[in-house]
Amino acid sequence: MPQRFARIGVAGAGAWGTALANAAARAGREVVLWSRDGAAIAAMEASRVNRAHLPGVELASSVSLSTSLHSLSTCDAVLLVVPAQASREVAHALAAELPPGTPLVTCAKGIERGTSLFMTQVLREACPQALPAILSGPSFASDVAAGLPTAVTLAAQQVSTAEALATALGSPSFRLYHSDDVRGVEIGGAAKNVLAIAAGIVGGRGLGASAAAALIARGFAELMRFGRAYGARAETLTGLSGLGDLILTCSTTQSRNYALGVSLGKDDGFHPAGKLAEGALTASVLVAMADAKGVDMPIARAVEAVLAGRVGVEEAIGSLLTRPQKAEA
Ligand SMILES: NC(=O)C1=CN([C@@H]2O[C@H](COP(=O)(O)OP(=O)(O)OC[C@H]3O[C@@H](n4cnc5c(N)ncnc54)[C@H](O)[C@@H]3O)[C@@H](O)[C@H]2O)C=CC1
Ligand SMILES: O=C(CO)COP(=O)(O)O
Repeated sequence: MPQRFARIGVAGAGAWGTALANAAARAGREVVLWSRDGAAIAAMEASRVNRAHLPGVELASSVSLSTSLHSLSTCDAVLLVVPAQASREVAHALAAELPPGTPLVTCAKGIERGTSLFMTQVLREACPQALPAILSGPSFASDVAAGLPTAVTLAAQQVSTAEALATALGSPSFRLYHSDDVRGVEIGGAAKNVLAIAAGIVGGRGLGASAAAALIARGFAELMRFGRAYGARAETLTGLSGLGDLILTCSTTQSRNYALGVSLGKDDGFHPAGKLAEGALTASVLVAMADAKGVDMPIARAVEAVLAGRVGVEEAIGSLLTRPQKAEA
């Protein structure tokens, strides 16, 4: 396996794919940024800006653009940066292109509906010759693109692979920690999005800063319980891709998941249409997987029930506040 990773492919030219392409370029890599959308690529070729997803940010000169997945076949590693529910389809298409042993790093935060598989499990099935890895942590695309200081975790089964990739992609403003706790990193990223919707509901309802802090703390307890049941390490969940990303995403309408929660909390009928809120897609599968292992997740369950339209926001809040008194755990 090449350890220098001179050439990095990025499959998916949304906000995060574009920001990561620029981050890899900043780290000195040659980058190929792929999108299935020919018109989007043509517009980016002309303006060198991804106006649809990351306006105001110029693409680095070492980022080339392509609509052909074949152009990723010569890359030393590929970042897969499409929504969680689209990851199988694109990974499957990449299976026809990637040489055996190419690291394929999912940057999506979610769990596959229908299969209840975590993202690297999806990669293993859809692109079996690749080495699956995951990049996750508190990082808004616009912050990374602006060169603001950001730290994330990159995990792979072989820690040497994770370390080499982290070295290749990192720069002073984009710091990557490496890990071999793949499961912990993917659970943190997937679960926090569901809890961020709950935090947004609290914010949108005007329940106050104390309630917001309680929500984050009790939400984190749920994330820890789920993580423990599915084999994550506690130190990963208390790190960047668990607690770190939960704090970020539960704090600001810069987060699409939080913003969705705010609109639900305000009952204003506004939903950020067209904006990807992964938590809305992960909520039901997360709750089903919690049920399968007997994990208590009342906040995630309330979010799922509100999204499904089974209960109103007021009722969901009421049922959380009137749960039987219990020991803190
Ligand atoms: N935007 C952010 O700040 C961050 C996003 N992420 C994660 O990255 C993933 C992608 O998010 P964004 O880039 O923000 O979303 P986005 O909505 O900006 O872009 C998604 C991209 O995927 C493409 N796409 C959708 N379905 C596809 C398919 N079936 N085949 C090929 N391409 C497809 C779209 O055309 C679009 O270019 C999500 O899982 C998100 O949670 C993670 C960290 C930060
Ligand atoms: O994952 C993110 C920050 O770490 C982005 O959050 P949203 O998808 O909620 O915008």
